[in-house]
Amino acid sequence: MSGPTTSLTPPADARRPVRHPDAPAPGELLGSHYDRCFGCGGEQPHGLHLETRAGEGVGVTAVFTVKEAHQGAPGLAHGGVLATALDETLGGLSWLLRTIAVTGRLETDYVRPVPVGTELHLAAEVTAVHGRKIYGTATGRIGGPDGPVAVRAAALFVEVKVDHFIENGRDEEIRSAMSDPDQIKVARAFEVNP
Ligand SMILES: CCCCCCCC/C=C\CCCCCCCC(=O)SCCNC(=O)CCNC(=O)[C@H](O)C(C)(C)COP(=O)(O)OP(=O)(O)OC[C@H]1O[C@@H](n2cnc3c(N)ncnc32)[C@H](O)[C@@H]1OP(=O)(O)O
Repeated sequence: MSGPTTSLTPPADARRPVRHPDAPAPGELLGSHYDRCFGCGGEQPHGLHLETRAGEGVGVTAVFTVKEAHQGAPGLAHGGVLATALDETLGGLSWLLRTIAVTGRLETDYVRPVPVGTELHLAAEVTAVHGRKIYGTATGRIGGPDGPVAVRAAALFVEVKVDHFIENGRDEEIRSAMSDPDQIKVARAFEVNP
């Protein structure tokens, strides 16, 4: 097999994650990083509308209410949508590190089915950092923060610069994002990364 290693185990010389001194306070709502994001954007009608809050340490929590548009089998959430919820929650960890990062690898365990109408309570944390590689885990629980685990993920995110989006995104959306002062503010919040 070619390509990068499939291991999600941090190397022995990985460092412990450090919460950025300017990270949002525990409990603070993080807000959307892009209003048309399928995971968290308010302008994406069938999106997940995930609401993510800063947690303790280098962690976040989020709530996703499974809607009719998120079905795979009748009355049950689609597995890809649940992976999106885990991915988006892990993406929220960027705010705690003040580092922009994108998903390199995401491994998902589906432990129990998730009916439409469920409030899925998600939690994610950074477990280790090695160079540009950020390792994390996430869980989604049914009905409440202490409910039964329905989904679990382990992931590797890779740090990127804002240029990653400008160089790779479709012109139309990039131009629109770059002329939106709120979007520029979000991008700047990450660029100041001492
Ligand atoms: C004006 C506009 C402004 C807008 C900006 C607003 C701010 C936005 C804020 C926050 C955004 C957060 C968004 C959250 C949304 C949820 C998260 C997602 O869904 S993200 C989308 C899905 N993911 C992708 O589309 C990545 C596609 N892949 C890539 O672009 C590249 O492959 C990338 C960046 C991941 C790596 O490419 P390389 O060329 O930069 O780096 P290399 O050297 O290949 O990798 C670096 C290290 O990582 C390992 N690595 C990379 N991929 C791996 C993999 N799949 N498995 C294991 N290791 C991997 C490599 O082995 C290497 O490790 P060694 O440093 O050598 O030890």
